Amino acid sequence: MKEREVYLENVSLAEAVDRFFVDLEESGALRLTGAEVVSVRQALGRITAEPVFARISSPHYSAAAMDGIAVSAKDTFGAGEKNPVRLKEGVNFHYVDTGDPLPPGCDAVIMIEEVHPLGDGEVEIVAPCSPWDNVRGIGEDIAAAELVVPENHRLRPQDLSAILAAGHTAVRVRKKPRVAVIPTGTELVNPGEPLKPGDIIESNSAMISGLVEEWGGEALVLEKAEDDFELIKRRIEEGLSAADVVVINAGSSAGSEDYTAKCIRAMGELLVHGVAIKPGKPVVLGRIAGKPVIGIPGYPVSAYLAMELFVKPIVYRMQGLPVPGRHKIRARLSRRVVSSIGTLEFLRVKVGRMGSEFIASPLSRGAGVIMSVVRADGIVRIPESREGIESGESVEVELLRDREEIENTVLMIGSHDVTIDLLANELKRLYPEITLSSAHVGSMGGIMALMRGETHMAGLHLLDPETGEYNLPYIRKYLAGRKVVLVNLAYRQQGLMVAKGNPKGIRGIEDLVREDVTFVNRQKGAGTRILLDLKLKELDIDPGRIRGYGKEEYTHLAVAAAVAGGMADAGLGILAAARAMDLDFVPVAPERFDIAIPHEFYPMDSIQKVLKILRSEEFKRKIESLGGYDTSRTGELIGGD
Ligand SMILES: Nc1nc2c(c(=O)[nH]1)N[C@H]1C(S)=C(S)[C@@H](COP(=O)(O)OP(=O)(O)OC[C@H]3O[C@@H](n4cnc5c(N)ncnc54)[C@H](O)[C@@H]3O)O[C@H]1N2
Ligand code: MOO
Repeated sequence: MKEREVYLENVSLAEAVDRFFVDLEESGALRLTGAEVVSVRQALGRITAEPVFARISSPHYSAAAMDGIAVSAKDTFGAGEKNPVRLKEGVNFHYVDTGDPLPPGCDAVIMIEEVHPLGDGEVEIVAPCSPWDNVRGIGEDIAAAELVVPENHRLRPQDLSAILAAGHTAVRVRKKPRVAVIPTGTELVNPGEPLKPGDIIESNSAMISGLVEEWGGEALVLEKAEDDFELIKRRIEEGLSAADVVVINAGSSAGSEDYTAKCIRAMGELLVHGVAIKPGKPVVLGRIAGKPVIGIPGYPVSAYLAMELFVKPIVYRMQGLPVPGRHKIRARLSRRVVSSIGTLEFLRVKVGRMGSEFIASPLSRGAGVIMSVVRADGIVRIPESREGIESGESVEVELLRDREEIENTVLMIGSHDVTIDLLANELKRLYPEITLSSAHVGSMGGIMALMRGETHMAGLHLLDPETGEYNLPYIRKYLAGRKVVLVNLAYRQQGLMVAKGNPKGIRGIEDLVREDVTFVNRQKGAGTRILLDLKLKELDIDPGRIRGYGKEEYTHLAVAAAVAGGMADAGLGILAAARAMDLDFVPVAPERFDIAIPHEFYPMDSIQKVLKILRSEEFKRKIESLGGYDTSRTGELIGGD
């Protein structure tokens, strides 16, 4: 085959699939795996490599179907209430139990309830029976030579029972397609090893092999390879000799140490390098020694999608199976998403049932954010012909979770706090059928989500600088006319996060104006920023006097990291963030964190369960044990309009 010049192109998904699979098909690289014989008991989930025909019938003898007496039906003819018929044991009847073989000369069974014992081995019956009454004839269940299950059938528990009953102890199944997985990257360290900056935990191969196994294949993770051309080539050789398919992870793009494509080109056919999809663009598709070899990008979301698009069909085809599709539902997209023309984007979304319709809310779009796949309920494809999708537009969602699970999910979009994670965990522990799914978009983001009807609840800590009141003024302003219930989650301590040992002796907000103190701020609109500004006003401090007031970070943790890294001496945030970065904490003020619930969702069973947990002493104790929280009003209705 001719050498192709395909270094980092940008072909459409359809063309890439076509080029890759036509080549694999034509070159015989997609052939079925061979067969192996396994014991029936070990065959659950395996795919039959040949049809299973019954060796024997089941039952293989005529069997009593009831406890009672076996008779010859003709001896009972004429029996009636007025004309009872007497039968003698051993002569014209025999006692039998369910499953017993019929004694010679018998062709029917009369249930014991219908038999009147007379003593002396004699019984009386008052109704006749017909031949084969209450008898399971030979082959009633399975007839010898009958097809029990066809070829290419995934064996289920009931199939195993039938195959055993049909006289088999072993079954010929397809060998699992073997997929060798090669993690590459000099920066990779094995899970559990100590980390220094620049080290990346080798986590992708667990996902890649898990997917292969879910699809019925067998994964073989090879020793990771540093970014070294010869070494990666050697690993590919190892993979080819041990497996049917080779997956190389990372090193797929155009970096100076990205060798995947070069290795494939040097060793075999490089068919595609670069597909117009996002994430997953730099995927490398090739064939070496008659086997598919796929380079999947290093970013975990890209790796997940590239596996789904290019490796899943191979694993299924090698087992002789069609590639299963995902269940789809229609949903309304909660907010506008801009995407680039010419690229097919796979948008991860959370889906919630809001009254009579499903709402899909976009999650993080970063290719490095594996949590976007962990949290996702589904995927929306934004076609290459579109510049994006408008807010409120109807979209098709390919589901990653069961629809029932989605229906039982409570959505909570808004500000994040570790007590929400605690609540989510408590809900799952006590009511496993319910899921609390939270997205962290800040308090104002929560208000917006409530306005757009895309969440059942929102976590809020918005201080109104005019009135000094929390949350209610914002609800009145932005959700005017809507009935909203506000429930307290907890009060949390906000304070100044300072270096361990508080080397600058910072005692409070007043010290922020000191010349030797540099501050790091939160972004405008953040609850914490509003709190700081209010405190400054109360103390009559001009923000312009604080060094670093203009330096903004977006999360508590980012502020803590700035202090830990020595970029600033102090930043306002919560105790949990200070602890996470091993900082000292100077308390400034407690802050009320509430949950807002639109009135129409309040009666929902799942929401009532959330409230029950909030009001339980056990949950309050768990919050208290985090430190920095006050639960004296947890679960209390704050009021609402
Ligand atoms: N100049 C260009 N740069 C990049 C391009 C491009 O087209 N031109 N594409 C970007 C895109 S899109 C992606 S996706 C990534 C793909 O990168 P690689 O496949 O080359 O992978 P690396 O750069 O080696 O790694 C990316 C990232 O993933 C981490 N990684 C790698 N292996 C693992 C593993 N086994 N477990 C966990 N994490 C892993 C790696 O450390 C990096 O952080 O390239 C862009 N750049
Ligand atoms: O293709 Mo990359 O996966 O977009 O980030």
